[in-house]
Amino acid sequence: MIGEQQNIKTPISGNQLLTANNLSHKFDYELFNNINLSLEKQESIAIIGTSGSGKSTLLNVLSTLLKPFAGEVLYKNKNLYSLKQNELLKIRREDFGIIFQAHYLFRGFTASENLDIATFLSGEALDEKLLKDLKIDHVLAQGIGELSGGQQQRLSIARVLTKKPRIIFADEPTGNLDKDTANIVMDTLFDYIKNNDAGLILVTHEEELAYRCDKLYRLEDLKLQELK
Ligand SMILES: Nc1ncnc2c1ncn2[C@@H]1O[C@H](COP(=O)(O)OP(=O)(O)OP(=O)(O)O)[C@@H](O)[C@H]1O
Repeated sequence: MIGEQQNIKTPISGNQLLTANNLSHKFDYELFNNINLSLEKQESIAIIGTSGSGKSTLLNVLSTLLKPFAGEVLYKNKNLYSLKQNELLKIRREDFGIIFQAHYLFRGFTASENLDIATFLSGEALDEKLLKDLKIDHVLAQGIGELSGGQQQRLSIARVLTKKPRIIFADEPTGNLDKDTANIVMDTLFDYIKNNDAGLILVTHEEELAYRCDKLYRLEDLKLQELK
């Protein structure tokens, strides 16, 4: 294993993890207008909606990746988009865990080496139970190219959780998985947020999985309609 560095996270007081106020964004057409959202510790929120409604764009805005046309995203009482670029990057790297559908694993390395990179950068230890829960503990010696699409997806989720994020932003994290495996991934994410006082914001097309979250919204007509 690569040497470890210490990365001590300051605790967040209170229950509030993330607050979005009056967010609006558009590209060629308006996607959302004046929407509000708040995420607490141990809470999971799912966002569904038709293709092109703006779900991924909203997740990008919430997770430091895209400055909204209007509105603010508060984390630790500061608007992310009024921070200096290096402060924003620090939050993205240390506190936020972003899971994309297209997983960005380092090809040419083994599964284990990909996890080593995450432990090295975060200073966090590898969680063997997490790998067992995700049923990838037996593929660690294999190269990325030798893993199935679903195994690669679960490895990329393990890599994100290994850095112990405060908030997980997941865009279709179960897109390549069969129903049972998708539920295993959801169980793992729910366990993680309960055990780490973290939060989860999930974008998905799979309504059954979305209903497993504490709160559920549909992005429709430029607003978040509350379904649960
Ligand atoms: N960087 C960008 N530049 C220009 N247009 C963009 C950009 N990103 C997204 N869009 C457009 O914004 C609209 C919403 O895209 P977005 O990916 O947020 O939708 P979505 O609800 O996540 O869709 P899907 O369910 O198909 O993934 C689409 O018309 C898309 O082409």
